[in-house]
Amino acid sequence: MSDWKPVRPSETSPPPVQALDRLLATPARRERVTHVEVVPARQGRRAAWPDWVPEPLVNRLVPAGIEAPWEHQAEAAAHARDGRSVIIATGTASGKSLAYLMPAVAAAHEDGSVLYLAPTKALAADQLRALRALRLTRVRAATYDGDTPPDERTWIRQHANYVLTNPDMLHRGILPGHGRWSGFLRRLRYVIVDEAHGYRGVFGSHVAQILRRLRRVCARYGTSPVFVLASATTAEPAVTASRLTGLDVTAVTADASPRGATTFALWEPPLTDLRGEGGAPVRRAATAETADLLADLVVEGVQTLAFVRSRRGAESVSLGARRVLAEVEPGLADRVAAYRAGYLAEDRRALEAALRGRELVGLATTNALELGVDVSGLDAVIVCGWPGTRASLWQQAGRAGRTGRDALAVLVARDDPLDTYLVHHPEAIFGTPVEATVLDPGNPYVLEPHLCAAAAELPLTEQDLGLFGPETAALLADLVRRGLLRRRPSGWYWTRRERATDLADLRGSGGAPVQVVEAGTGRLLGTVDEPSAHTTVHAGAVYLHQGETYLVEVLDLDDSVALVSAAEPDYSTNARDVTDIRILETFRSTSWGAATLHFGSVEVTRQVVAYQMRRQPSGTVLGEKPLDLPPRTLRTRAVWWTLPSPDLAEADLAGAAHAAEHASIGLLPLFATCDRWDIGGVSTALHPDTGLLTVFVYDGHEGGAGFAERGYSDAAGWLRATRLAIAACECEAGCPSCIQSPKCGNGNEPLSKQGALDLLAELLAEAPG
Ligand SMILES: Nc1ncnc2c1ncn2[C@@H]1O[C@H](COP(=O)(O)OP(=O)(O)OP(=O)(O)O)[C@@H](O)[C@H]1O
Repeated sequence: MSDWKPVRPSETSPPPVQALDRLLATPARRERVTHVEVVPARQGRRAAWPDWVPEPLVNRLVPAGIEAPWEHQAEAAAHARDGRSVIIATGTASGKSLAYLMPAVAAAHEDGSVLYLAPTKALAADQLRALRALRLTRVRAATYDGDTPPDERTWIRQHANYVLTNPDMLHRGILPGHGRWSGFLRRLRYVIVDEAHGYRGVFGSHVAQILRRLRRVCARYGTSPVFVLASATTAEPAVTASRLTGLDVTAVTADASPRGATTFALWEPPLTDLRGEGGAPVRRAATAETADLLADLVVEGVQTLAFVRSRRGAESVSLGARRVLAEVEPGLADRVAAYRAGYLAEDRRALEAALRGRELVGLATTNALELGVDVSGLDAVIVCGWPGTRASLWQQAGRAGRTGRDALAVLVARDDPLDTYLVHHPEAIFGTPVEATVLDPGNPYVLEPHLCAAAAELPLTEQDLGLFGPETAALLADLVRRGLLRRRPSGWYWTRRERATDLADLRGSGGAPVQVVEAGTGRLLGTVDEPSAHTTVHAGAVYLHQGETYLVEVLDLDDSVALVSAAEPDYSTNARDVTDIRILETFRSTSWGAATLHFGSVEVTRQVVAYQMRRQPSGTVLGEKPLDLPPRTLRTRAVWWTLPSPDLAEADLAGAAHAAEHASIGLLPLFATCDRWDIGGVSTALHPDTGLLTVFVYDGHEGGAGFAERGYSDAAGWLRATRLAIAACECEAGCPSCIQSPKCGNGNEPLSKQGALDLLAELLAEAPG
């Protein structure tokens, strides 16, 4: 949510769309554009102010340019007012805040209270600022989080009627101390869940359980608050909202806010003569391409923001653009800069101001500028590499032309199968969303600690079993057996001295993170989560930190420390591993002709056994060294498919399955909001448990995270997209844009591009439409 201020007309600068025409004047450039989509301007549709909205709110908003709500705002507000939980899933800057503000402020005026949840402290602080700017005397709003001083906490518990917090504080502070919040909870009318699409995977599953605990505690105080969720547009918002809250939730998705037209170009960098791993051709780096485009737009006077995924990438785009400008128009080089987290706050404020004042014409940034920073109304945005979700894409693209002017956006593909697919399938970007926010509240590893926390809040009874899901009874018995809970006639009790909430690791990913420490100075460079430590900071690994290179001297797993020292090797390292997968239980299966598809639980045992050194940038293998690391086992969920006797040469089978696995891992994030690093895969021409060629894709988190499940439920769409991504890539025998994987534990061997295409065609021959 931004401040409530009138829309400010933008200054005059050359129309960005003409700039695109000029960029494309050379034929070589034109070939790189795979698609141009003109997203048309839309007129806003207004509704009347509902008669129950308090007058002071209307009186503040109208002078600020908010004459009346948009239709979707009024519709969502009406559901909430009528007691129906609702998710509003409309575009960036469509005014989701006003939709929940209307019922929430009305509740505060009627002696009710409101709990607002944001995924970060920064967003809650931003909301508080906007809310306070409205100067509504009957709304007593405050943030309640780790930064709130103790004396303020008491005041907030006793007097605030609009509390802004985050799931972590709800989990650790508010719920365990609910007795002290009884006055607030007795009056609780609304729970607002902002940026609901951020609650996904394991973190989302934790939040789902925290919200169930909140509902249970509220019931104790006689309330059952209405949930109002705000989310970016995704597939199936109502389904996600129900999973998150455990309630029936209505979705409002028809966006009635106005917008300017955006011309959106999809761009694929060309293949070069360079050769990479296995002799595969290498595309020109997306950052190099972005730097050129940025420089060209700056020359045209088009104020442009380039979003780059890594800090190092942002620096290199800015440097690249400045280098080009120094040659063509030296005066302009200083008007391009980089922006990223890690810069001093004052430097960042100065850059933001220079951008607003148009002294800066080009800025390369990481997503540090994505949320909560008030920079908008630029002429053009270049998105260097798919930012992971449509929500992020539109958030970034929305920085251009936000003030109602037409805008230009360019998505530059990286060499990755998902990017390849997207620039060749614009409908996946501009059509109906296929990517859903997934979470799995039933994950026993997530549920167990919350059952303990719930029991500590109020003893659990038989009536609570339904609230926490079908696994609850079995898990409670197990918790009693392990001495964590005690069973009494009146229910299940937490009787231990420790805090039950310490058992849940909301944002973590397993064991203690490994600290990466510089050997000479003792300086802590960063941390690596325990599961990835084996692959990224084993002895001998090349470790990158903020653009600097280090070599790992030792990895001490007992003390969770990796000692590194600065070095400049001319090679990179890749861990090699041996992975076994065992099927534990099959939950669901379906047949597509002779092929079968399954979803179930598996045990993955992975051992990093060696690492390879490769010269950079050529990728030539310099050698391999063995490692002695213990195996790790992971119990999780997987989707897998089998084919009885594929019509392929025996020798090709393993390479075909392996290539199909890699590409399908690359494409799953299009359907389930995850990152390719959140999932893993195993493929084999003959698996002992199935006796057939089998390809597994599993959730890389203990107990599962919902990604594999989503793959299973949209398997035909997902695997078709996988095949199309491989087919769209013009390389001959496979490259990073299609079947090679940056995290392959077998050094990307064997791989067969044609084999994968044939195998997937056979798999999909009888798949549903
Ligand atoms: N009914 C309205 N009429 C005019 N302007 C409005 C209206 N509703 C909201 N706005 C303005 O639209 C802008 C975007 O609103 P807001 O930040 O609430 O959107 P959002 O959907 O929450 O954004 P995000 O997608 O970033 O979360 C703000 O500047 C706000 O003042």
